[in-house]
Amino acid sequence: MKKVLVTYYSLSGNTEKMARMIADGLVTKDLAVDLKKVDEVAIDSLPSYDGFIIGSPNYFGTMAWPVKKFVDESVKCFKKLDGKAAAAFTSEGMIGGGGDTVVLDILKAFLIHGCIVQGLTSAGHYGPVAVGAPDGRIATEVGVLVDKFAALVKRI
Ligand SMILES: Cc1cc2nc3c(=O)[nH]c(=O)nc-3n(C[C@H](O)[C@H](O)[C@H](O)COP(=O)(O)O)c2cc1C
Repeated sequence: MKKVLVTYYSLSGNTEKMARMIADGLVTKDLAVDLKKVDEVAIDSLPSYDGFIIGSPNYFGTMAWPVKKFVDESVKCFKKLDGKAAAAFTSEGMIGGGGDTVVLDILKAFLIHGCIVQGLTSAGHYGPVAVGAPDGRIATEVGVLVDKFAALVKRI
């Protein structure tokens, strides 16, 4: 069974709710799913996963520092994550608050790791961007992400 890590930082719980929705969806796709806060992830374990979905609140248009710390520490696994799948999501305070750049900043790092990223045609194109707590729109977007990500992970 393919194995996926869903990892996130969340101060007030919005990003955490999104992470749980994503993890719950992936479990229904016959994937082994680990759901962990970024500071709970053993960096050495990263090569054991087939894919990563990373979430952060929007902090000034980029990822919050605990997520950046996780990303920077992942350099220990550089060249060991090549060809794995990656996706990202965020929660922000207001529409147009810069959420796309949060997602893209996370994705850039995993592209540099050699990961495969699939854009979404029928949801937020780079990944789900919630405004505050996830609502019905985000539930739909998470459904799209889960479908696409599970299919991608199973193809690689
Ligand atoms: C330091 C800081 C910076 C923030 N910067 C932005 C921002 O640039 N744009 C925005 O829309 N929201 C911003 N927010 C709001 C958070 O992204 C938003 O409340 C989010 O839902 C929090 O996620 P969490 O509940 O997972 O912690 C900021 C919040 C903090 C604490």
